[in-house]
Amino acid sequence: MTGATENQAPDPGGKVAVVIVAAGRGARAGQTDGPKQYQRIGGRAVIARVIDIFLAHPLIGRIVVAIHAEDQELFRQAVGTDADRVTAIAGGATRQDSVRLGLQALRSYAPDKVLIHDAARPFVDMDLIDRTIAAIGEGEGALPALPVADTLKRESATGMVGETVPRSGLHAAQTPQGFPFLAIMTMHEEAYNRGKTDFTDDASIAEWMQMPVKLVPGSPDNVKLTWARDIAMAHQRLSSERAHFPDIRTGNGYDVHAFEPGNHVTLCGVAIPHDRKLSGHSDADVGLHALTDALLATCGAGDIGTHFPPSDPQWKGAASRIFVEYAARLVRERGGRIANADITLICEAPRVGPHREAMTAVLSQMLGISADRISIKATTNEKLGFVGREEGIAAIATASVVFPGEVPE
Ligand SMILES: Nc1ccn([C@@H]2O[C@H](COP(=O)(O)OP(=O)(O)OP(=O)(O)O)[C@@H](O)[C@H]2O)c(=O)n1
Ligand SMILES: C[C@](O)(CO)[C@H](O)COP(=O)(O)O
Repeated sequence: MTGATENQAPDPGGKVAVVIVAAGRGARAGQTDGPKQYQRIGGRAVIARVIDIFLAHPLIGRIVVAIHAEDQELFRQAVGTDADRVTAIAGGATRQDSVRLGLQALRSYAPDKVLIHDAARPFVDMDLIDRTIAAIGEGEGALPALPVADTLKRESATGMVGETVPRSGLHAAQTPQGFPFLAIMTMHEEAYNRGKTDFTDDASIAEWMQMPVKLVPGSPDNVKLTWARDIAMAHQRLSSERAHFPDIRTGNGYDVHAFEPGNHVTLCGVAIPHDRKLSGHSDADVGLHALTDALLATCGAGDIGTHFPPSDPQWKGAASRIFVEYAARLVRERGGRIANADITLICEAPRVGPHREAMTAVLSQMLGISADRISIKATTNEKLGFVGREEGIAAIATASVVFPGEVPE
């Protein structure tokens, strides 16, 4: 997760940030070994799943997670500390206050739009995030919701059925709820200053301040884990989709770039002085391009050109770490953990050995794995062929990724 940049994908609607509220105690779920957001479902902590889904979304930049002061160690264990786009802050005594503090923490980042999401909703998906972001308007919020399907009864003072509430037009609100950032932050501050502390979601604050909120279709899968039974069902759901079968996948990648006049080459993220440079649309880092393909191959996600077409002017001169970090995020979003990466650079010159340590450090940061899981090798081509004639540099990469255990069909 380390080293991800905001310069990662087209951003037509301005900067989008996320507040994930995770400071609740989960009293209703009644878990004895930590609140529900730290329970493991399908082999991973609920909160880690949620964060990775947002990290993998191409429009999202900074993510603030409001956690309980007592949960720092649980958070570190569940999520790790290596995502430089993810900041954990101390939440408040109510959901409303956790949101307010999360928004405050985003003030200096100054996003245009913000999504506010419950850590307890681990089945949020990319389409739902897309729909919500797209529906945020100028001075207008967006609320994913589903029409209520059950007949609704109001309880009487004696615990009997008091009345039937017409369900027509009623919707059950979900998260992520989306808003123009400054507007929702100001409304939360206003609620706080006026001592209004009983809002159970952010759309109700917008409603109170008379900001229009657009309804967008929610997702029936996007349930909030509230009771112990919800956690058990979420686990069962993920486990039944996966058998307990080790699913280790290997991908390979190959790339070549030709030399052209210049004074340095960039290899595996390190600029090396040389009497020529590599020609390419991006920074022509042949090692990172091969690695991007290898990572994408582990989850059948096409190749580098599928995601970053050379015809797209925005990638001109781009640092290739963007491509690797993007591919690593895709892998993580699909539940994968990168086990190792191995790159062989094939060139007569420059010499790679003196830069191996720096390259390993850069890759370790990019992939969020330790240096001993990274191998960078170099070989000459014994003066044979185009590499031997020093017309260019080739690279081969292999990556292994452990997925949670899908049964191959
Ligand atoms: N002081 C609080 C209370 C709640 N939340 C978060 O708000 C979301 C929705 O709240 P809810 O499902 O009610 O969670 P809990 O408050 O943890 O549950 P309970 O009411 O059963 O204790 C959760 O992700 C929860 O962690 C929060 O950040 N800060
Ligand atoms: C925000 C929310 O998820 C919308 O349905 C919900 O209100 C939060 O749960 P809580 O039990 O009200 O805290």
